[in-house]
Amino acid sequence: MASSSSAAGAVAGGGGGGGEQRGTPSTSVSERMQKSLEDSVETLLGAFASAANQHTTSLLLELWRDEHVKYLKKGYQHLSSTYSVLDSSRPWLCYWILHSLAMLNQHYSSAVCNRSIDFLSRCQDKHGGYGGGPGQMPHLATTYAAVNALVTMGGEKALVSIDREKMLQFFLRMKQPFGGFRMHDEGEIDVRGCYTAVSVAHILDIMVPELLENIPEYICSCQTYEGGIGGEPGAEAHGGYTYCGLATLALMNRVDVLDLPSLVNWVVFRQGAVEGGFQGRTNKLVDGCYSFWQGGVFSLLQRMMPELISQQEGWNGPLLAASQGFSSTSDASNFEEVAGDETEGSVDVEKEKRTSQRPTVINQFMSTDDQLLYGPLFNAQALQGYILLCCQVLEGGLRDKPKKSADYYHTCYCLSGLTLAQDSASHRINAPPPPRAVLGPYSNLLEPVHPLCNVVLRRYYEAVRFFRHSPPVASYLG
Ligand SMILES: CC(C)=CCC/C(C)=C/CC/C(C)=C/COP(=O)(O)OP(=O)(O)O
Ligand SMILES: [Zn+2]
Repeated sequence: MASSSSAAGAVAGGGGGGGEQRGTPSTSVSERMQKSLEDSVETLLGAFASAANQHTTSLLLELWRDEHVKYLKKGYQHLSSTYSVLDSSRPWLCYWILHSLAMLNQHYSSAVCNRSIDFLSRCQDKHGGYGGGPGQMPHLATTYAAVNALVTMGGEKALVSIDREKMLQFFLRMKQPFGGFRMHDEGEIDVRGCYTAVSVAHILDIMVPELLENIPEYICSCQTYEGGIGGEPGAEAHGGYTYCGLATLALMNRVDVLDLPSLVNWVVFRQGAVEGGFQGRTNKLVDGCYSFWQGGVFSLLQRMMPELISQQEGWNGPLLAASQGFSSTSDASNFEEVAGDETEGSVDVEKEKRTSQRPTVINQFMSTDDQLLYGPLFNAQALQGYILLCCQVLEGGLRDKPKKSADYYHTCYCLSGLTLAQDSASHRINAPPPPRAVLGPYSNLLEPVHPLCNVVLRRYYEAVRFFRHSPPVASYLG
């Protein structure tokens, strides 16, 4: 079985560092822009077509579902005996595999669910949170993975197995007064901590104010001169941390603290003009897993266009969101109301008012009726081309790039990026995208995922509804 990647380790454990550099010196912005992204799939296809006939070319654009399902199911059967190297990341393996199967619309037997729920329950610490295996100390990353795996399986047994009261206590123990979170007792503090805690707290409905205090300021201090977000203040901007930072702020409706135009400027140049895939940081190679980390950033930005436009053009600029309508009537009127108030009072009071009255970004992700009024800011076809042509492994599973082997981390995040790219041209959340938005046969279409939490949409709604109707946790009341 293929071994796991170093990036997978970085997600679960420490930070980046090292890695591969591009073989060629970086080209100037204008040179890179000359090559239209629209051409890149054509280029890749052209290369394949010259060595293969038409039939082979269309096969290459097909998602090899059966092979991927076989690969994933085999991995799940051997979960307890293989991957000793990932012994402290076993909830991650559960999540990567179950989530990948869910995106491929595969249903698991009740035996698989029961076994998984029992296993994850054994990873749950008596003081809250989940460790990497039974008896291991709780860690925010494995907690996120365990909760997402349970949400993905769905059903009452999976959801009630999560101890929300203890979870909140664990989160508050990891919380630092300046806004960051330790990943575990005495562990490192970085933006992953904010995201994993807030994403889980959002789903479980335990977003208490003391948990959220100073998070926006902390994440803001991690935005770099390039525009992306680094793991901690002073660290290099990176796709993984940018996703974590932006998603956290979106969950808190505080994306206003970021310089969004600068973030957009950084992320648009992370898509390889030739390859179509994304790199994680400047001058590095493209890698299939960033299809989700960077693709997810685009998916979030697509829902933040009113905030982006207001930052770009100033509040007096053309309010596209208001003039074109927003996701719901109340949001749109909110937006217009704020714009109309512009001349009143002092600047600070006004700024405060705008921030508090801004249309809530999280609403853009909550309702299945929400309309997506803006198209993607990246080339979604080119990204699909990279995933389908360069990341699929014939024997099943997806990978970082050609010549690498498949692993479950890359399978999960390539498929997560693929579904976001397919959905990026949808006009309504949870509505199937138009056929032209799906590269290759329409049967390539995957189940949609929630871009803030990365679980399949219908399970996200099920869990959110379930926990909204559960009694408030005691610490909430006190
Ligand atoms: C939910 C959660 C825990 C999310 C974590 C997201 C995250 C930080 C992903 C990126 C992982 C990482 C630091 C790869 C860098 O490895 P590298 O230096 O080998 O890669 P590079 O050359 O592509 O930068
Ligand atoms: Zn990777």
